Amino acid sequence: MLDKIDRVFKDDKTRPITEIVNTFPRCLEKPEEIAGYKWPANTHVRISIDAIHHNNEYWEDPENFNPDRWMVEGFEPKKNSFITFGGGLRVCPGRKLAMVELVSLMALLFRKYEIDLANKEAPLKTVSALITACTELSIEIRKRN
Ligand code: HEM
Repeated sequence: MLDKIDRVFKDDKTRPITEIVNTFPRCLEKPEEIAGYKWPANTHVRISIDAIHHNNEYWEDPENFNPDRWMVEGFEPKKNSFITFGGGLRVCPGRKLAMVELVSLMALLFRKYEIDLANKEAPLKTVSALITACTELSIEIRKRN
């Protein structure tokens, strides 16, 4: 159960459900060539988590929500292709705590309650700036016996 929750969170292909942070910034210390273009020092760039997580150069069938891809023996995302928590020197220091919190919260909730979407066809309403937040999601909650 717990590792299933972990996989659901990681397989954020059903954007924007779990793509909490959309982009993260970097500033070029020296001139660089990126994506075939030359950029001067001090250029500010934003790395799009969404674009990388939905790029089929890095992910097989990226639009398909498939938490079980994480179960395939030996499966490892390609280098720098799973960046929910960023990467490199500035990788999120709270990532392990965040995963423990998410998994614990889900386990506590689902142990006590059955939770379903009120309308499975209803579009997910979100607002996105630096982070994505859900603005409306009708659910039905029943206490488990
Ligand atoms: C699901 C929850 C979270 C997500 C998706 C998330 C995501 C991120 C991302 C994408 C970055 C930028 C990394 C980069 O620039 O390479 C970041 C940085 C950071 N996060 Fe998180 N984070 C989460 C939870 C947390 C928690 C729980 C803490 C603290 C307890 C935390 C503390 C930080 C700090 C301090 C930085 C700045 C690190 C630096 O610039 O060196 N985050 N996070």
